Amino acid sequence: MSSLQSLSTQRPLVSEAFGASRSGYAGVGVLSLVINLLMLTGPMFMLQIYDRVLASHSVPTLVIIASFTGILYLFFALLEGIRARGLSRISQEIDARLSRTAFLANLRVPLRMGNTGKNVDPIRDLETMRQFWGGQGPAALFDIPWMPIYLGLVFVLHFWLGILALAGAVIILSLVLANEFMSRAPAKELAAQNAQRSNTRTGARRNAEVVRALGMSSTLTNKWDEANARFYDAQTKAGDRASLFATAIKAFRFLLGSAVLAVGAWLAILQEVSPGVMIAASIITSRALSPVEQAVGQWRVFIAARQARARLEKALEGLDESAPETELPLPSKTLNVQQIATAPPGARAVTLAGVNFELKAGDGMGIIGPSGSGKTSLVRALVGVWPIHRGSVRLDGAELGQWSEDRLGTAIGYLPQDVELFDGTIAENISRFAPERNDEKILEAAQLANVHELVTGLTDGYDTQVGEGGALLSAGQRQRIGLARALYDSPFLIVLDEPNSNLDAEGEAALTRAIKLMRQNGSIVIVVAHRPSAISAVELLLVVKDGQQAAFGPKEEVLPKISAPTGVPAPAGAPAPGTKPAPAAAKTGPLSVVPHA
Ligand SMILES: Nc1ncnc2c1ncn2[C@@H]1O[C@H](COP(=O)(O)OP(=O)(O)OP(=O)(O)O)[C@@H](O)[C@H]1O
Repeated sequence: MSSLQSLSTQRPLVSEAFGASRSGYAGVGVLSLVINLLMLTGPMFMLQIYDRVLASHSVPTLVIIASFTGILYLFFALLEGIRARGLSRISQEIDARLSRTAFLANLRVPLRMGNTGKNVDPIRDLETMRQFWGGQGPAALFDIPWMPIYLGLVFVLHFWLGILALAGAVIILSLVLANEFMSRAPAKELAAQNAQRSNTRTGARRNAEVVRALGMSSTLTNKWDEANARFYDAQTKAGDRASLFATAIKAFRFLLGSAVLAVGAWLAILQEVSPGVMIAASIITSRALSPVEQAVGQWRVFIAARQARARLEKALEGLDESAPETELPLPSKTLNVQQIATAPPGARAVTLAGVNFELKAGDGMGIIGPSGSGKTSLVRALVGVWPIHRGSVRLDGAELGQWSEDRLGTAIGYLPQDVELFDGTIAENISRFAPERNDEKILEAAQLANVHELVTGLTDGYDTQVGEGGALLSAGQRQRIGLARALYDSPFLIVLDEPNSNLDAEGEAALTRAIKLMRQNGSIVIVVAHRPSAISAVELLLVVKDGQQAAFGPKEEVLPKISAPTGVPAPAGAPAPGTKPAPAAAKTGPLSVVPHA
């Protein structure tokens, strides 16, 4: 089973990831009960000192009680340590269970949401969740449920002390609810501003060269300042509100502790309770409410984590990529496109419709058309990265979704318009980072794309690091290595989007050779072209105009047709009998096939 298949079928959703740690949480819950009981050691010790030791003046009693208290504190420290370690392990487990899923969701966001997903970052959301689960918050949350034990104990000490502690608890919990209610919106705004700020930062960095050359540094720094100011503003609002409640709760807890002491003193004067009870009641009340105070201190992180979890769950919605149960053989015969309409991810309006053609093994087809007419939209739909809203794309009669992504990927060679290489070596990039390196296939693809000499000319040859995005190579080198990656392992459907835009004459000749060879090997090759040299190795032509298929057929039939009615002559080098090439017009004409210089 391939890695993506196993990921898809076993992909735990967020609640499942938490649910899998249920027994761990149950253990922490039991530990919390014992820890909270042990937290009564201090008040009980005080009670014994006042009521027993001071009353009896007995040193042996003091020694016994103190030793016993010491042992209890030792247990307390031990259990606290175990609980902290347990919580941290659980948080790591949840993170590990979700990290692959979050990464996959991160990869899918641009494909499913397009521009509407620019602020959606599942990995950042997972980190926000981890900040809470790995911090002090969960321990405080586990302590809150034991509050009734403390309050009950105060009731045991004296009814009126219990009533006072209970009233205090109700007021504090009301403050917590108010805090929760009033913190939600600022927390959401803070997350949105944080995402916006990070987009500003990464966008500027990605385009650092343009920024420098066009003198945009100050403008972008101002933009950053504005994004930063909005972020700090949101942070201040969220922080002010949280600290207002945290301070109020803290002050109220102290006040309540003193109030219990005062009522206890009054009851002691009335001789209804001993001084020990008075002090113990005050400490226990304060102790009962301390987890609430701690939790409120963590409330911002808690709300941020909760909202991050909701966002992560939303990003995962519909991400059901379980691989088809039946494994089809890899395609080897036909590509059939029936009346497809496609739109960018997340968009409603289609950018291309009415495309209809069929190719069989060994066919070569060029796609031409003016800028913005929909050529790239078509190839994205053909390789399965843009959604198909109507019609179908079928390989050997089966729609693309009938193969698992990994498997279909081995049958597809795709060279996008903007070639993106990955940080790694040239060999790794050509072989698509295949886990088992196959040098023979790497060399074969490199030779086909005519990059072998280029690569061996580099100091580290195939082991040369290309840098992030292939930044250490020239645009032409990147394009040729991208071509080798597309040809790697002789895929059945090879789709090249303007493969010669950065190639020199030698590179173009090699491209033509490669297209011919791949076709002879039984591949279908589709080339988006602005320059005729790229379509010299194909015999079919599809013309796209204004988001529609304008013509499809053998090159020699289509070219005269598109030239005659529109007045745009056929490009130089193209077999259009009786027509004369007109380079300048071709470049700006409605169906631009720019003549090769
Ligand atoms: N990611 C996108 N989101 C929204 N609209 C898009 C996106 N990509 C392309 N479009 C729109 O789709 C239409 C077709 O664009 P496409 O890139 O397919 O044209 P093209 O023929 O390949 O152009 P070129 O020759 O300049 O590469 C254009 O109007 C463009 O604005």
